[in-house]
Amino acid sequence: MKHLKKLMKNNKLMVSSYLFLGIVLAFLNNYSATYFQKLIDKFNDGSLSIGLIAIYGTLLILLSVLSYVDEYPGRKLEHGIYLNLKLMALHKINKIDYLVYQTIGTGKLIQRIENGAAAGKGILFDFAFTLVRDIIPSIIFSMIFILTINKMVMLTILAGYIVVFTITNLLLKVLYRIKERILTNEEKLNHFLVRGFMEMVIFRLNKRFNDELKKAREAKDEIVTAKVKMTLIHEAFFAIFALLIIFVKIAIIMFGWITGSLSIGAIVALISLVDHAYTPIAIFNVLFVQYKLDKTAFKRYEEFLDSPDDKQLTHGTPVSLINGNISFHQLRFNYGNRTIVKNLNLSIKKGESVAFVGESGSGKSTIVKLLVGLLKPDGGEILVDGYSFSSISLNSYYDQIAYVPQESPVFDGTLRENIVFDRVVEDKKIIKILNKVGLNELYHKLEKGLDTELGERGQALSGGERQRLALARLWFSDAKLIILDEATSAMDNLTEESVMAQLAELLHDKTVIVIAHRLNIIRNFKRIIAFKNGEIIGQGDFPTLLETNPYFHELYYAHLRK
Ligand SMILES: Nc1ncnc2c1ncn2[C@@H]1O[C@H](COP(=O)(O)OP(=O)(O)OP(=O)(O)O)[C@@H](O)[C@H]1O
Repeated sequence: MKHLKKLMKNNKLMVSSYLFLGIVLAFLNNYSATYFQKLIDKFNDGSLSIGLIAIYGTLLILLSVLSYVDEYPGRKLEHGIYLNLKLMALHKINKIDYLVYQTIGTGKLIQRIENGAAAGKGILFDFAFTLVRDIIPSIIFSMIFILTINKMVMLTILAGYIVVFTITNLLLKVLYRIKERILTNEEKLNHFLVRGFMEMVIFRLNKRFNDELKKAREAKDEIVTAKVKMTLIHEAFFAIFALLIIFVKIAIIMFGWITGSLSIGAIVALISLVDHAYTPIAIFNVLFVQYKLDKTAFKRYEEFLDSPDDKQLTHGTPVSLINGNISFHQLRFNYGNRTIVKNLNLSIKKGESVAFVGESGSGKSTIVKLLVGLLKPDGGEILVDGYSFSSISLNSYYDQIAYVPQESPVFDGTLRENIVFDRVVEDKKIIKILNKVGLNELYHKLEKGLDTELGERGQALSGGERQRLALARLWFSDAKLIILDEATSAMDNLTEESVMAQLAELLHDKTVIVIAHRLNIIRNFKRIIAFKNGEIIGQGDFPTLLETNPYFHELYYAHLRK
């Protein structure tokens, strides 16, 4: 619950005014009922005065004015808590450990956040705040006022509370199980929805949509059945509760009639105060049941919020102006019990351009993910300009490097955002770079030019265009270390050659690591490093490797045969 406490702390003023207003309103509500008793009794014995009526009127006006004022902090907190909880999820993704991130399913996570934010709002706003500012004060004030009229009635009401609590706890046991089923199935349903939207082409062409719909329908049916069951149990509780109140009210009238110890005003006031005393308990019970169920949903969301962070992002020595000297010493990395990188020793000097080649799955991307700090080594170390990599703060390091990843290099935004993000850069400068990466023709065809939306993962572009766009970012970066993971793999040979020539000019004084499958584009690299099963099995320039290294020779000719 620490996340909810943090939210409260950040909204201290609003929370305290909301709680204070609630308590005042609870007092006035109960006080007006007792005051009403006075009026009736005075009316009966003929001692009613204009002054008393005026006070009662003022009380009622004050009540309605304060109820209106109360809406301001109320709505602000209600919506604020819910939406802030959603924002917390985005904040979490910014710092989450990369390995954990890789295991998260988007569909399930989105549903978990949705349920979690609603549950968190339920726990804080609907339950905790209502309890403190409304239910507890209402019960206390109404009990005090009932006590001033008749002690017996107060004791009967207290006994009624015990009955209500016992029933509630019995119901809760059943409701927990139902709620858990709803949550799991909601996540499952969303998983199928998001998967269907994102992977439309795969599923359509493989005719999988019927199966997907069947699985989603099963989840939906489970949700509907469970939700109906839950509502019916809730409603049954209300019915029992209404019966209890009727019983107490009849008992008060009988008690007054038989004993003759209550005035008419007292009976009217007691009946009204019974509502004041029991309504909060009815509300409390519903809220308590909901709170317990919300806790289940919020716990699932908290598990995500509390999943491991990459602490290195903000901790460690800040680095400024990286020169680009890199070395790996006995570096090791495993995915579970699979060793991917085996005792890697490698030095790359400032300003050097090296190419990583090797068969698919040989560990090239893993090594660069270690170098950008997404993955953490299981042994050995990386030195960057003499700094031990594990001791530097990644956020400062990210100001100094540029990394174009293999997967989805373009995001859902405009053409401009995909190149310069939120920085203000003159259009003509951006257009000049689009020209360099061969996107000028495309740009001129776009109706909205730089402000064209590219869709999720840049779907409005071809694979090669997406890669050229991602590379255009490099012209707006001061990074000294550049890492390109198959950044030109989707381009045709001619475009690739021309883009590589432009890049060579731009990056001539920087440290560059290029992962490539198409070996022609790295022909001019002075140093090519060949990987197999996470180990270096040869390095040198292109002609030397081709002549002396059978693995490289095989890679090259296999590639030519394609
Ligand atoms: N998240 C993961 N969990 C488990 N294993 C993984 C994960 N990511 C990658 N691997 C495995 O690690 C191995 C190395 O992957 P890596 O992406 O580094 O290879 P690569 O040489 O870059 O391949 P390619 O040229 O096909 O991109 C692969 O066998 C892959 O299956």
